[in-house]
Amino acid sequence: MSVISSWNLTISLNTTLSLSWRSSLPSRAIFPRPKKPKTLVVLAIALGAKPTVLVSEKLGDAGIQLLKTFANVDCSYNLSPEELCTKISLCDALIVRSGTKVTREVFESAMGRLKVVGRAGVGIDNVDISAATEHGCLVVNAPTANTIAAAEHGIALLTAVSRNVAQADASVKAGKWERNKYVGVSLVGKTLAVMGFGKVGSEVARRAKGLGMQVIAHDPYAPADRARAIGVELVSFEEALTTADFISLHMPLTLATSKMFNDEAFSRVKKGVRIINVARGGVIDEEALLRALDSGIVAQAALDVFTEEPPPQENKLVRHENVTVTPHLGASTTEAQEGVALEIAEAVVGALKGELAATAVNAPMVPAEVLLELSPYVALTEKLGRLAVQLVAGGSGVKFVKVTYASARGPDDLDTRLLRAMVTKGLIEPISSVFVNLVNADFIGKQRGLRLTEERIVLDGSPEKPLEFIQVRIANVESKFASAISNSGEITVEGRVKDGKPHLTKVGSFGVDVSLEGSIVLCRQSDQPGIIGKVGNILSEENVNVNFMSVGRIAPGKQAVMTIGLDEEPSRDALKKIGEITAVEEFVFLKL
Ligand SMILES: NC(=O)c1ccc[n+]([C@@H]2O[C@H](COP(=O)([O-])OP(=O)(O)OC[C@H]3O[C@@H](n4cnc5c(N)ncnc54)[C@H](O)[C@@H]3O)[C@@H](O)[C@H]2O)c1
Ligand SMILES: O=C(O)[C@H](O)COP(=O)(O)O
Repeated sequence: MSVISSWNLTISLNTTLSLSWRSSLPSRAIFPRPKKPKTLVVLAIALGAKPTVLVSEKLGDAGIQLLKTFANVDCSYNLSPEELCTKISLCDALIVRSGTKVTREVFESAMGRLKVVGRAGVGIDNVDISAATEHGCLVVNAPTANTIAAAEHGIALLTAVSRNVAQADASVKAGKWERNKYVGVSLVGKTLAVMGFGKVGSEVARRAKGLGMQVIAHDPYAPADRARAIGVELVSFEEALTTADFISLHMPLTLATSKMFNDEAFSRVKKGVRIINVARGGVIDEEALLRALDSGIVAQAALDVFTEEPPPQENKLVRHENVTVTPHLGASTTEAQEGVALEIAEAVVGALKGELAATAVNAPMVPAEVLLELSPYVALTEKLGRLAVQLVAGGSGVKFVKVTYASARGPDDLDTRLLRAMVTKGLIEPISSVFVNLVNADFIGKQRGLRLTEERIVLDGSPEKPLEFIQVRIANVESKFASAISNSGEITVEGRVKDGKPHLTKVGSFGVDVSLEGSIVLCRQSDQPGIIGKVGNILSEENVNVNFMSVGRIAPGKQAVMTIGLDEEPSRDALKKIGEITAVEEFVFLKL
């Protein structure tokens, strides 16, 4: 590990000058963290107001009951896109399954009120994630409760196609008895290619092995040891196509997987292959599949999912003799639906309370114990961002921001995503009307041309605290308070957490010490007796309570920076009077 060192100039309240050398230590062991989970209010709704949750598709009763303990629940199924857009501006959360398209228009129509979209299931391809992120809306899903149901449905379709169950059933019901027509194929000893070796894919593989099949899998992101553990070989797309007798699809619908099974892919499969799709309709080019079925390249297909759902009446695949279809039933077992409903209700309620969800799709998942430990630093970083940006002179534009984290912990033992988001929030919110949270911070920062870089200083000292101090610097700008520009030419503010509260400890090159609450007056004056009294008198005449005051100076009799923490906001008149004190060279009023 590299050793980073820095000189730190500290001028304390009683104006003694101290110069300390900080040096780094190699990474320390991970220290015990507080156990109690803590909530972090990043998305929380206004205190006291009962949130409204719109449930737009059938959800298991256990989930509805749980939602009702916390929110007003509006179960409105079969809404048209227009009706959904109209309703959404009155809702704090929306719960959907795969049948509701949560488009950009939905987020725009919400006008900032929608805080969470809960997908009661796995696939989030029906939710416009970019639009959600841009609107600061958290998306959570329920990724585990329907895995087994989907895997079982995959196996049901696999066995059904191998023995023509659906076709034979229809034939018997039509009064026929066609025993020769519906001779099937055996599964034992056949090769099954599982495409997408995630939760569902691996459960399908496990079950297929139990049926005596040879199972291979294609998944560019799956760990080989997980596959090996259940006796499955990971292979290339090409090998999967060319060796499989059966192909079962279990990947998400993404830009990369869209129409992955197209004419080209079908030209390379073994003649007579059978395909099962319980993933998403869009991973197959449906026209190409029809051609492959008609030419006999694909002997049979079993489809639970379609590009358009429900598929149009005239859909030729649905009507094809060699295709078995179900209406997106993969997750539809009583057990899975109750599980999914509870899983999503818990995630949505948690998110509305301000907790970070373990199943967040568009935000970092920060474990509860890390949140608890970081929470005072979250407040500190936001306030440092707010202070720094208010020190920028009008018209300068904020672009280059550096955040320095000084800690005795090793870099791998400090997750700064949350802190970075809060600096961004502090920098942007005072100068705009946008709402910044953990979900959209990086996006909004980028959109506004903010180039935020992070730096670690590894300190000698106790690693029990996650951070010793945090510094926020803005480069290439003028300041309305010249003393805020440090020797390196950047607006610099530095703070630390003392007794669980955020404190400002440095402005420019001046050491200060003020609790970051209420608002602040920063004042540079020539160091002489009586100034503190004069400023104090002006504020007390206005009944403005001073909660903290600190003076840092370069040397006795030279310049000093006075930092005054205020409970109330002083009038313009009082601020003007402070500026008129002869020894005061510059001052600035900052809101936290
Ligand atoms: N029909 C249903 O009712 C139903 C029910 C549950 C899940 N699903 C669908 O099944 C799919 C899998 O769900 P899951 O819970 O197993 O998800 P998962 O995220 O656990 O697994 C998906 C796997 O696909 C892999 N993958 C990604 N891109 C790939 C590519 N280009 N080629 C091959 N593999 C790729 C990923 O690495 C991952 O391992 C999803 O599309 C989901 O929406 C459908
Ligand atoms: O992705 C999923 O979880 C499944 O496709 C289930 O979708 P559903 O909730 O609409 O049944």
